[in-house]
Amino acid sequence: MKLILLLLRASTGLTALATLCGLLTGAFSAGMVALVNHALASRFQAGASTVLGFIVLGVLMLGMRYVTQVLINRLSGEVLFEMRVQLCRQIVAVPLRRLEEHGIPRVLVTLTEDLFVITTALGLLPRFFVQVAMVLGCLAYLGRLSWPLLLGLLLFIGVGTLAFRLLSVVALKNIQSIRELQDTLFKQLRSLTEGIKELKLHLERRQAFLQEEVESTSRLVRDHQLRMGNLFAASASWTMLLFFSFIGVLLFVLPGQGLVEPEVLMGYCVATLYLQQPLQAVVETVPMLIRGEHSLKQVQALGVSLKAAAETGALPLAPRTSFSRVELRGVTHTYRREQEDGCFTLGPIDLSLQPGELLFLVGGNGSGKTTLAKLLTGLYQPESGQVLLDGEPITAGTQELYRQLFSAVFSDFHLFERLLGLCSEQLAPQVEGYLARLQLERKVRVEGGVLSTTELSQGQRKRLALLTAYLEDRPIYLFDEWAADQDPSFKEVFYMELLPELKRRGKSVVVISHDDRYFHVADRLLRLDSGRLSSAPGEPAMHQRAS
Ligand SMILES: Nc1ncnc2c1ncn2[C@@H]1O[C@H](COP(=O)(O)OP(=O)(O)OP(=O)(O)O)[C@@H](O)[C@H]1O
Repeated sequence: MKLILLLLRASTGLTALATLCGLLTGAFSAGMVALVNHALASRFQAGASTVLGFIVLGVLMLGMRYVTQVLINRLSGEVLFEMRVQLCRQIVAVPLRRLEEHGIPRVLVTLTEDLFVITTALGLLPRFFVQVAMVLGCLAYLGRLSWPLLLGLLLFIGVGTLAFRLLSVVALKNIQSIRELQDTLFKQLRSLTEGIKELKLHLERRQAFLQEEVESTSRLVRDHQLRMGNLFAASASWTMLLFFSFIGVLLFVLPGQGLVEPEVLMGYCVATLYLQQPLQAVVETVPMLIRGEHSLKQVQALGVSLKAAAETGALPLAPRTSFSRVELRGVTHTYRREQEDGCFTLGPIDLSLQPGELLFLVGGNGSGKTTLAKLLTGLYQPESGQVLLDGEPITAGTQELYRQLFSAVFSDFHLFERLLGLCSEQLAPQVEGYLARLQLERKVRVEGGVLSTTELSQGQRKRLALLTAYLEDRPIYLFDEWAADQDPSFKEVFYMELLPELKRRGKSVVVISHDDRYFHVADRLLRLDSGRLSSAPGEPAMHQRAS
């Protein structure tokens, strides 16, 4: 079982210890059955030694059971912690484009649903482990009482297990379907939260969304889950039916045959009835463990595919604080669409960037500006062509170092509530100054590196993103339609004060903009048209230095 292998990998020593404790629990359990049988056989005339044995065995059995569960709990907690952290590390290490292709909903299902199922399965494992040990202990005792009868019991259990296995295979197909549906459901739930305003404002859209999307997918998930639950319930009942048939044979068939001594038969009845509780618990736990195994496979598959795609370069010890020249030579990128004929190709792009330069990148919607920004900042790797830093081509090994040259605010930026990775104490005076310049001093405070609020207007949130970029103090700045949400007076501040000031500080600044009123501020203006770059002759204040 993969779940147990996972525990073994986490700590062979602890797993071995837990197994030993589990086996001892089983042995004490078997001893308890033997003792109960002995007490019954003596027709309630048991001596003091039997009473003492009962107390000692009871304490040992419960104590060992507790230790086994504590050990497995500890192991499974450790495994889950490692899995979560590792998966998050792998996600961050994967090239952005690969992650976009993989599909964010799929990653989310794995990070939430699958990890939840594994947590539940691992949580059941200690109990499962102890119950299995008790079953084994009881079987060993039954074997000591009568081997032929044990073989009979095993035959019954074997037939039950076989049927259980067959039904499980069918149930597993349902699990796979449920997973695929859950990917879809996640997409729809994202639309629900992100599109709540559009849904509230339009009754027909809301009804269509709820009925045709959420309800229909949820119904399919419900039906598959119901089918799976019923299959598992049927297989568990079938196993228990066989078990009770065996008890029926013991009680009503064998006594008349004279094949087995009455004491043995009575011992068997008591032990088999005792066995029923752990056996039932095992049978009921198995479906959840199967689901856990399936989810674990998904997590591992995602982990493997992410690992295979992960960037391999070593992490730089310290980011570079300066550069002489960044160049893109013949760089291209293509978005391939599986379901559509068309695909979008950017490039080949030739472009260079120097310190203290203010470059505007302009062009119509969908012309490729953001894609070029992602290539320039090292978020996408070029399909062909090269990116060079100070004449040296960027390789997989230097990609991470290269990216640390940039501070960027993309149009779909994310605002973290803490100034992560920035030494907040030393920066406190600067933060206050920047907040005042960004006209946010009365809205936001930063205490201990935490923003007092991010519940702001979109324009104000963008100013906070700009604050973070200022604090990063990298040699190259990139703003993707940053000013689009700013009021006219702050647009003026941005283009006429903030950008020239960054330039004066020797920063290289790339601005993606549609604000043609301010194009004259640029040292260089490059225009993208259907993925092709051209310097824009005739644009105001353009310096003829295309690359
Ligand atoms: N993640 C993606 N997957 C597939 N195709 C994409 C993706 N992102 C962008 N595209 C395609 O690439 C083209 C260029 O997109 P890009 O975002 O670079 O344009 P843009 O110039 O920044 O547009 P806008 O001014 O509207 O922001 C678009 O036509 C779009 O169809």
